[in-house]
Amino acid sequence: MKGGPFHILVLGKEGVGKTAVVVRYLTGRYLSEYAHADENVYERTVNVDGKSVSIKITDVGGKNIERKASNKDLLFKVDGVVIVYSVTDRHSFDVAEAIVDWMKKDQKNSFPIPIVLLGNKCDLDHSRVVAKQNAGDEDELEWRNSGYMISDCSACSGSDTTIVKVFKKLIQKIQERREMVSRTPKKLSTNPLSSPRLLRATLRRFSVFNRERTSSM
Ligand SMILES: Nc1nc2c(ncn2[C@@H]2O[C@H](COP(=O)(O)OP(=O)(O)OP(=O)(O)O)[C@@H](O)[C@H]2O)c(=O)[nH]1
Repeated sequence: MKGGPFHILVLGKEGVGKTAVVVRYLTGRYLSEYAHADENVYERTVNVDGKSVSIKITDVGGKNIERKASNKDLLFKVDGVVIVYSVTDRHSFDVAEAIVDWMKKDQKNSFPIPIVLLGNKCDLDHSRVVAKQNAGDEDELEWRNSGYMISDCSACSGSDTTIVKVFKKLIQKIQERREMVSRTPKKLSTNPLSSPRLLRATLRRFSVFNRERTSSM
């Protein structure tokens, strides 16, 4: 298992607010417009449970998300993933759900990479088309079986506590996972996404993105 900063990948359909979420987490601020970069990388030291933790967040632009989300290089060495959708865009949820599905399915080892599914723009309640998840109450933010968590949030509403709590929980989970992996004999494969077979399967799955999907979550 690699050392170094905890690498968190942020993925999701174009315009769902990935950059807004990350900027809100790191700075506490919300700007209404963000430059559309193919990739933004932020390296910071954050305080979690009284300890300084180095993190690296890669915020991947949502254009061509099907291709990017199946990019082996991008997914190969991450410690945690945040998949953002907009509660006002059903297709963005379908895309997010498809990414979660294949990641969970392909993680056959005992140390799955933690994944957070984040429903952004919950301030736009009148335009909501995806069912409500918990509002970020700390007690409700729980890891479900196979290591994923789902929450609504808003990058622009008054309080940024949900986003901060979600990232905190993710960092704690990454920390736990690294500790468990470091205590495990090396012969166990801990990288879930290394097989070309998985990559091919992934690419096939992404070809269904534009079809209507039935929620299974
Ligand atoms: N109402 C509302 N608007 C938001 C929120 N988060 C982001 N937006 C708006 O949504 C638009 C897209 O936000 P971005 O952060 O650029 O989205 P992105 O997912 O990074 O977009 P790409 O980089 O193109 O993939 C911007 O106009 C934001 O101001 C939110 O929580 N609520």
